[in-house]
Amino acid sequence: MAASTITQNAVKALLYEVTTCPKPGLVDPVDPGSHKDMDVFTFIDSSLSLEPYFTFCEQAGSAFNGSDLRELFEKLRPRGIQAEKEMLAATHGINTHKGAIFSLGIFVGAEAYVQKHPDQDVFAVIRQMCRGLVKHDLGKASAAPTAGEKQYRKYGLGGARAMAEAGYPIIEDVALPFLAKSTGTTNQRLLDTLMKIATQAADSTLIKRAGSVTVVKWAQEQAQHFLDLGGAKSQAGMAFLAELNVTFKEKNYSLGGCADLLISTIFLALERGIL
Ligand SMILES: CC(C)(COP(=O)(O)OP(=O)(O)OC[C@H]1O[C@@H](n2cnc3c(N)ncnc32)[C@H](O[C@H]2O[C@H](COP(=O)(O)OP(=O)(O)OP(=O)(O)O)[C@@H](O)[C@H]2O)[C@@H]1O)[C@@H](O)C(=O)NCCC(=O)NCCS
Ligand SMILES: Nc1ncnc2[nH]cnc12
Repeated sequence: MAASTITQNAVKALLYEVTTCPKPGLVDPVDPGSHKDMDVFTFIDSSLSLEPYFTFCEQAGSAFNGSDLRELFEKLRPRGIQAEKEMLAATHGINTHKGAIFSLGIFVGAEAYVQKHPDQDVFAVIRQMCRGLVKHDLGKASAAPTAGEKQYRKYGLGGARAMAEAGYPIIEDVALPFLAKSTGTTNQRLLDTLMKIATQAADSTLIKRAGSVTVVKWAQEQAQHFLDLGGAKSQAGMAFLAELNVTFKEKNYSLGGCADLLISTIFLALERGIL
């Protein structure tokens, strides 16, 4: 049976993101960036493997009629853990979309819920779905801490979870309005939006790879400089971006978290006819 529009837009968002180029340090059709273990084909395989997961999230969101939206998130979580396994099977063990399984799964479920409850706002629904998530997940030390957990202990940064619990203000207040006003080709619009996100996000992937939280301010300044030069529609901007990509690859830096935030921004833009 053909996937519905919401699920189609989720898979399309994954493919639009990986196709956007040239992204500093990230995988695109011409350069795997700082990800020696993957390429654009790994991302295509990963994206298609996640369609059944997004169908699940959409059906769960559409059918949910409880009063506590945390129960909707708790329905999605076990299926999200299974989706990670399905992704790893499709990519032969490479982590392409772990963060996107988390963030885009939440957006798909919330968007399907809002279609049945049009008086509600998708960002407010996500805040209700993810209320208390950081404390629930990170409040107690675990035996095998992940990158996100280590950063919470060391810097008090909640990473992807904190973004979800806040209802993704970086998407609601910054990325989506920016994309809606952007001009140029789709590639130029998405490249500028990725860099706009990078001016604000605290990307746990970048911190993990740099081994220090001070990299965040440096990366935010580089992204702002790109936009100040004129962004993707300017020769100066694109020349700067080419140099930044060389620096990112030399240092093994990656904006994996910003890429995930762009994916969810693209999903909403597709849902709202902005793209
Ligand atoms: C809740 C989880 C996300 C917990 O995962 P973790 O404890 O690891 O939390 P974080 O590190 O905070 O985030 C995990 C991924 O989220 C992306 N991310 C990072 N910062 C942000 C941010 N500020 N906002 C949003 N998203 C963010 C990022 O994912 C991308 O980067 C990965 C690729 O980078 P790379 O360095 O290559 O990663 P590795 O392969 O691991 O390292 P190398 O070996 O290559 O060096 C890729 O994942 C991108 O997607 C962070 O990595 C979640 O995983 C969890 O608990 N899941 C369970 C199921 C679930 O909750 N499902 C939700 C259903 S609705
Ligand atoms: N294009 C990309 N390259 C590397 N990591 C990513 N995570 C999500 N999209 C990505």
